[in-house]
Amino acid sequence: MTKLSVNVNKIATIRNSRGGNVPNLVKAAQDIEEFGAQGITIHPRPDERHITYQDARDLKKVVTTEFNIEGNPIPKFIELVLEVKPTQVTLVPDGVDAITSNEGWDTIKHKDFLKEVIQIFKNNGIRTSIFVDPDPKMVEGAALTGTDRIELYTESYAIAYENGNKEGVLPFVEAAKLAHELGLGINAGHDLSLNNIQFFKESVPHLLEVSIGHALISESLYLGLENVVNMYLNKLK
Ligand SMILES: CC(=O)[C@@H](O)[C@H](O)COP(=O)(O)O
Ligand SMILES: NCC(=O)COP(=O)(O)O
Repeated sequence: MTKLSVNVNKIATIRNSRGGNVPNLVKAAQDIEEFGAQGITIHPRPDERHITYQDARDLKKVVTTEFNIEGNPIPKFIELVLEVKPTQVTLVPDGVDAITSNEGWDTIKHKDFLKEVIQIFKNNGIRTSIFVDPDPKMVEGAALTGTDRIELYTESYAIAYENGNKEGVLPFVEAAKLAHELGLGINAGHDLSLNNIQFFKESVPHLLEVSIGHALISESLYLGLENVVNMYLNKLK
């Protein structure tokens, strides 16, 4: 079974567009867990355009499944994660003004930095994952950082699948096999959807967790959140 961690960034995006507390992010996360999701993911960005640092603190008090915080480990992010102590921190090398995450780590170039930061989190009992492209060199580099897991950056798969090219999954199959051989746990995320998730899950071995937000919240506009969470759970069995 692959765990579904629902990324609730987009719920915060809607809330922030009016400045009040509608929709209520904390209640939505609790409901998502009640509907069966096995985790909640947030990605607080430095400008707090969706998830705020306070949201991370508030969610920590109520999330009873796996709590995953993603972000670029700049000093204030590191401080936040050490304060909140989620189940997992996923390190993502995104630029301050990036619209969304758009690349994996260069685990060779940033090996020393990643090693240092990962050790800090692990010393505090927080599982670590690093966002990487499905490139064997980057997976090998990840293993040298001491991280517990990698998160495979799935945008290229999603685009290929949308274009009818199922071979777009092959680099992910190879990356997952290699990561497993190197003792790394395997997560995946970015642009996964009800359309493309089942083929990904059936093709990629050792997949422990997927984090899904943008498509899942969009699909919920038509189908309802409870329904959509359960549709994903069925595809991830
Ligand atoms: C790490 C990753 O893949 C991102 O998809 C992410 O966490 C989404 O962030 P945004 O909601 O800001 O696009
Ligand atoms: N780590 C990926 C994530 O949390 C959600 O990405 P997306 O589904 O919003 O593209």
